[in-house]
Amino acid sequence: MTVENKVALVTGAGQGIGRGIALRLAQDGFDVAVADLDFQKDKGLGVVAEIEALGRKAAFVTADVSKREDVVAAVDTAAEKLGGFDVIVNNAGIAQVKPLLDITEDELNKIFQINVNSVVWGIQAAAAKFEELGHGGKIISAASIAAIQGFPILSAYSASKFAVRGFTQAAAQELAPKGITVNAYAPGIVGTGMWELIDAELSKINGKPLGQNLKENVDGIALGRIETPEDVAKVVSFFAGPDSDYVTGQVLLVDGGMLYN
Ligand SMILES: NC(=O)c1ccc[n+]([C@@H]2O[C@H](COP(=O)([O-])OP(=O)(O)OC[C@H]3O[C@@H](n4cnc5c(N)ncnc54)[C@H](O)[C@@H]3O)[C@@H](O)[C@H]2O)c1
Ligand SMILES: CC(=O)[C@H](C)O
Repeated sequence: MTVENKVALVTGAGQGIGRGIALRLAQDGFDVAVADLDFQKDKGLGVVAEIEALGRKAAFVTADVSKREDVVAAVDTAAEKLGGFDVIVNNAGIAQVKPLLDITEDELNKIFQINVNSVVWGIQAAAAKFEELGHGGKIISAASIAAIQGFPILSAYSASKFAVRGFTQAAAQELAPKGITVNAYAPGIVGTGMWELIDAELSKINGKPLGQNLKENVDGIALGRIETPEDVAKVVSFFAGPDSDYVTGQVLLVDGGMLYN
C-alpha cells in the first residue's frame, strides 16, 4: 500500500517503536515529522536521515508531549515544513515499575501527563490542523496490552493506557462527523529501551538476574518470540492508510498471542 503526498507526525520517534513507525510510514510513501525530546535530537536526526534515504521528506521537531503548546507547535511545524498534515501518531510514552502502595503524587502526575495528556493534546492539535486544511485525517495512539488488562507493579502505567483506550473510543465518536478516524495499537512485549527499563526495575524488586524477567514474560507469548518495532509498525501502517477508512474507535492488540479479545 502506498500513499501520495501525505504527511505524518510521529511522537517519541527518536528510538524504539516510534522510529519503527516513522520508517514504515516513509516506506508507505508518507513524508514524516519525527518528534522527540531535545536530548534525543541526535537520534531523531538519524531517523530523519533514514527517512530521506528512503526518498521521503522528513524533519525533526523538538517537543515535550506533556506540554500542550509543544504538541500544537509540533503539528504546525510538521505542516509548514512538509506541506500538509494527514496523520498523527501519539506514540511517546514512559513506563513506571512501582508497587501501587509506593507510587508518589509526582510519579502519578508525570506518567499521566506524558502518557495520557499528550494524547488529548495530540487529538486536539491534529483535529484543528485537519479543519484548517479542509480535510479529515487519522489519529493513532499508543495503547498496550496494559490497556486491556491491568498489570501488577505496572498499575499507574496500566491505568494510563486504559485512559488512552477511553479517549480513543470517545474521540472516534466525536470526530467521525469531521471525517477523522481515531484508533490505537496495543503491543505486547517489544524489545526496546522501555523493556530494558522494565526488566531492570523488576530485577531490583524480585532479585532475578537482568534479562530473566524479560525472558519469562516472552516465554508466555504464543508465537514464541519477542515483538519488534516493525511488528507494531505494520498495524500503524494499516491505521494510517486507506484500508482502515471504515475502522474507528478500535484498540488493536498486536502482542503475538498474549491477550485474547
Ligand atoms: N516496549 C513495549 O513493550 C511496549 C508495549 C506496549 C506499548 N508500548 C508503548 O509504545 C510507545 C513507545 O514505546 P517504546 O518501547 O518505543 O519506548 P522507548 O522508551 O524505547 O521510546 C520512547 C520514546 O518516547 C520519547 N519520550 C518520552 N517522553 C517524552 C515526552 N514527554 N515528549 C516527547 N517524547 C517523549 C523518548 O525520548 C523515546 O524516544 C509508548 O507509548 C509505550 O507505552 C510499548
Ligand atoms: C510496556 C508494555 O506496555 C507492556 C506491558 O509490555
